[in-house]
Amino acid sequence: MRHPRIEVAGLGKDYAQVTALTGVNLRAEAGAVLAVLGHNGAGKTTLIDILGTRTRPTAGSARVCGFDVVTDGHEVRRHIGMTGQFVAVDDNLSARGNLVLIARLLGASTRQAKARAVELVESFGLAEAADRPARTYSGGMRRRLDLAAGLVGAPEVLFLDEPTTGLDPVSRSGLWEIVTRLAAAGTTVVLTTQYLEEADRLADQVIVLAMGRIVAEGTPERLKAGIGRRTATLTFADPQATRHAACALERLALRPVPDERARTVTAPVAAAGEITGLVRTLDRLGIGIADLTVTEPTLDDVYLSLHRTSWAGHE
Ligand SMILES: Nc1ncnc2c1ncn2[C@@H]1O[C@H](COP(=O)(O)OP(=O)(O)OP(=O)(O)O)[C@@H](O)[C@H]1O
Repeated sequence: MRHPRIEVAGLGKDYAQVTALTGVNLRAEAGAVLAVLGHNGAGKTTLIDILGTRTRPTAGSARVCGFDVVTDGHEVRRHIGMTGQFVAVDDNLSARGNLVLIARLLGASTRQAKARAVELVESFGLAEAADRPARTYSGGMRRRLDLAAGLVGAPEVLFLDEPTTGLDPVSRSGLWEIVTRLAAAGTTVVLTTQYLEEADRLADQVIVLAMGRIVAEGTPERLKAGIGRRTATLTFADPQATRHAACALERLALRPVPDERARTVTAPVAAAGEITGLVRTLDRLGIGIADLTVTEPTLDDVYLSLHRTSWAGHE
């Protein structure tokens, strides 16, 4: 029988003073990318730690690849990869040295270990730096090595705790590409993040945690549709153009907010078509746009919209 890669029911974790998780249910299949979103202290790491058998739940159950995280911890660990603490990368060894060592510890022969290291350094873009000590690597290279180290055993489930925090945009998008590739090859990826954009880019399933509870879940599209809108900010040459533009956008039923001193008008927009329509209208009226930026909703917008929904329910 095929099991879901992750199956969690009524999961909870109480510490002496704090309830870190309560009543968490979730399920993820092969090749799925599950993003666990939440601000600091929401319970993301606790969830990953329970699934990775680093800490035990105090309520409910969790199975990974069909194995119970409490009673079959050893089996769970054979099927998963974790970045960060779980796989310790030795700074004095090179990427190749680290990867060979880990493969040997996992039971590979010297020849198999060397071959796996070559495969990983190449697919993670570390080939050129493969033979110098990891302590000389940049943050992005180091993160890629962490990730490669977590993948030596070709795990079925990979856990990534805030994989892109502190990375520059180029390293971040490199890492996103790797995650997409892994999922396409059938690895289930569970990642925690504070960035809605990251969940949107990578995940087909998202849960939002707040104070240890799941407060929203679904596809990124569904989550964003719940929040609704992105924000367009238009900048104009002078206050008069700003005023005219605000009037024109009002006629498009866009609820614009003008700031004549800053010469900007901001307006919530939904689909890309709405932005095109807005630009065309202003162009037709001869109102030149000096600059246009569109901001995506953030995790804060999700929380705000959830609060609004729950307040509406209490009114
Ligand atoms: N070992 C522990 N002992 C006591 N409380 C803990 C322990 N580990 C976590 N907590 C508490 O549990 C709650 C959830 O913490 P957790 O680290 O899971 O959150 P997080 O969403 O991962 O936050 P961050 O983004 O800051 O890593 C927090 O209130 C935290 O203080």
